[in-house]
Amino acid sequence: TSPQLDCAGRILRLDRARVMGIVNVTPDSFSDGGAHDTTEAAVAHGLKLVEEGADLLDIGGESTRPGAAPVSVEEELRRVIPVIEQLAARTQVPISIDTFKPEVMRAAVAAGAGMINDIYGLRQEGALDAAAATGVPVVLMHMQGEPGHMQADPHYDDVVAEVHGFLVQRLFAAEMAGIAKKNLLIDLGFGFGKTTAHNMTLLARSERFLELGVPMLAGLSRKRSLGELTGRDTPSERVAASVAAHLIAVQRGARIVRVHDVAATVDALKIWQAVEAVPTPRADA
Ligand SMILES: Cn1c(SCC(=O)Nc2ccccc2)nc2c(=O)[nH]c(N)nc21
Repeated sequence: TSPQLDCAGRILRLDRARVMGIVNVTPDSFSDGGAHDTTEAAVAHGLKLVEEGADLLDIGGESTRPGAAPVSVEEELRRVIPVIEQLAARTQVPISIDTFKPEVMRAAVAAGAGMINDIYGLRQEGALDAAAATGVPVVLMHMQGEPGHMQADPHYDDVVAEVHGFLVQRLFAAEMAGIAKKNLLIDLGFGFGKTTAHNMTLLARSERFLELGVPMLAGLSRKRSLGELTGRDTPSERVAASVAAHLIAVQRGARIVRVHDVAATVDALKIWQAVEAVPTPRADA
């Protein structure tokens, strides 16, 4: 049986790399920022990404940009629940909730989410129990420090060893809390307390993490490191770099890539899949 994730009844097959489309539900500073506009815009964007070929969506109500204002549980729920309800009703793909708050995890899954994506790796108070209670797959991501200051001066003696050790510990904690290993995924947390050099080292050595025995998710889309390497100061100018980075991540073991540019990424992975499909010549041939 090839690997798959049961996302509250929606099956995500991992026989090939899958594309997670990003849906940020943050009040649009251009429109009047009303709740209706925000929900409408987010739902429309999610539907567009599914049209472009997204295999699942990641719904986030709180930005992790350094300096971003914290969002209350109430506000985060107001933002994400209507979007999850509508997208779950109008598409067939699994819906992931990007949150580290236990209350949001529970409410999002009740509203139709089938995966939890936690940048804190379930380290917030109550998060392990909340995630275990939902029964859905969970992405455990590495982060050094906190979003507010993690990029000030990231330092590691050995970034691969330290990220690996962190993920081993979070996997253990999750299994001890009752989350089945088949419901666990890991993520190296590109850009979360890392310099560009750290990010490239982790990308280069991604295969080191496959021994953990769980699917790996990679998220490099439009990130600052790609801008530094290409001189593209605007995130929307980083599409080619993002596609390249995610193709490399998949070649080095990632099974899910978290992206803004779904259509471009889907096309790039089709080429990878075509090459992967070519049988290796028999040794005696
Ligand atoms: C919620 N979330 C984020 S938000 C940061 C972001 O996209 N920054 C960013 C986006 C665009 C431009 C510059 C920076 N990144 C990840 C990730 O790499 N993995 C997982 N699992 N979840 C994640």
